[in-house]
Amino acid sequence: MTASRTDTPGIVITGASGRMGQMLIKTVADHPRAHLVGAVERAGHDWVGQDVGLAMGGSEIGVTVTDDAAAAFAKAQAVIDFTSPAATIAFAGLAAEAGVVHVIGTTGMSDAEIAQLEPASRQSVQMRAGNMSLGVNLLVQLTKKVAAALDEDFDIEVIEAHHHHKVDAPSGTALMLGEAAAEGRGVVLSDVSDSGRDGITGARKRGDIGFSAIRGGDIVGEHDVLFAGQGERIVLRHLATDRAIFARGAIKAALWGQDKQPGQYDMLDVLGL
Ligand SMILES: NC(=O)C1=CN([C@@H]2O[C@H](COP(=O)(O)OP(=O)(O)OC[C@H]3O[C@@H](n4cnc5c(N)ncnc54)[C@H](OP(=O)(O)O)[C@@H]3O)[C@@H](O)[C@H]2O)C=CC1
Ligand SMILES: O=C(O)C1=N[C@H](C(=O)O)C[C@H](O)C1
Repeated sequence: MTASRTDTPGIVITGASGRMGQMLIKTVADHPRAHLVGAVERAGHDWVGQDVGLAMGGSEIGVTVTDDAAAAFAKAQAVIDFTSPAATIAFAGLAAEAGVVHVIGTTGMSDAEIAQLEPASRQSVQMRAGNMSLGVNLLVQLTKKVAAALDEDFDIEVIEAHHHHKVDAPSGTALMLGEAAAEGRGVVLSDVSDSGRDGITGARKRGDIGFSAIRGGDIVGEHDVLFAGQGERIVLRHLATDRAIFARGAIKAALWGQDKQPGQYDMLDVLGL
């Protein structure tokens, strides 16, 4: 049962102590059109039972961190979830039971894991994107256009850089850009994807879409789509310098989803791109 609606949608943040969890809590708490109704962490986490504002080292917010996701979701209109594949699959089921919008930012999900999200989307609005920023989603559309305009004389490479804590590669954004390039070119990404080159790899195969990942320091997220031809190169680039761009996009998606029918959506739907 969805909780009764107030003037603004109530939002629960999962993975509250994470890099994105904390950014989302701050951004929801300051948002004029949403309010924070829950913060979820896993059982045994030392934040459970504490006020989330105090746990973050700031002032009291009036929301206690809980490990009871189902109870938290029952009081909300939307859940914003930037956690891990296993957690996101579990939260999708709970979001469907509660009938709340599930905004999924988690990356690194295998095809089999993504398939496990579908049953829940028959009962709830599910919005999933590897990158929630306006800039990246615009870059996705530009990539599709440029790839459609050029032939295989131009080699396509997606190059991404992230902080040293990141656990998945290629990044969710890199995969979105690769999918867009493949779509523009009229091919299936899994047929032409080339990542993790090492050793005697042989010459580059014409038509492949390559991926390279850099990990270091505190890089928030950088993505280049390189179209390398003979005598010229085109580079489409997005640089993220502040995680707030992802949080703002996620809240926009949570608000957008309030009057939508159950189903699976992405950020291009939210932004109308
Ligand atoms: N789509 C987008 O725009 C963006 C997506 N991301 C993605 O969001 C995800 C999180 O990134 P980030 O915040 O940097 O990562 P962090 O590791 O900082 O945070 C992840 C949080 O999720 C919690 N979590 C993980 N597994 C579980 C579980 N099984 N049950 C409950 N809680 C769990 C972690 O808790 P614990 O510490 O106890 O493990 C932690 O609090 C990544 O997949 C990242 O790629 C990031 C930025 C933008
Ligand atoms: O893990 C991160 O930090 C980020 N993950 C997303 C991705 O995998 O593309 C989005 C952003 O680049 C930051």
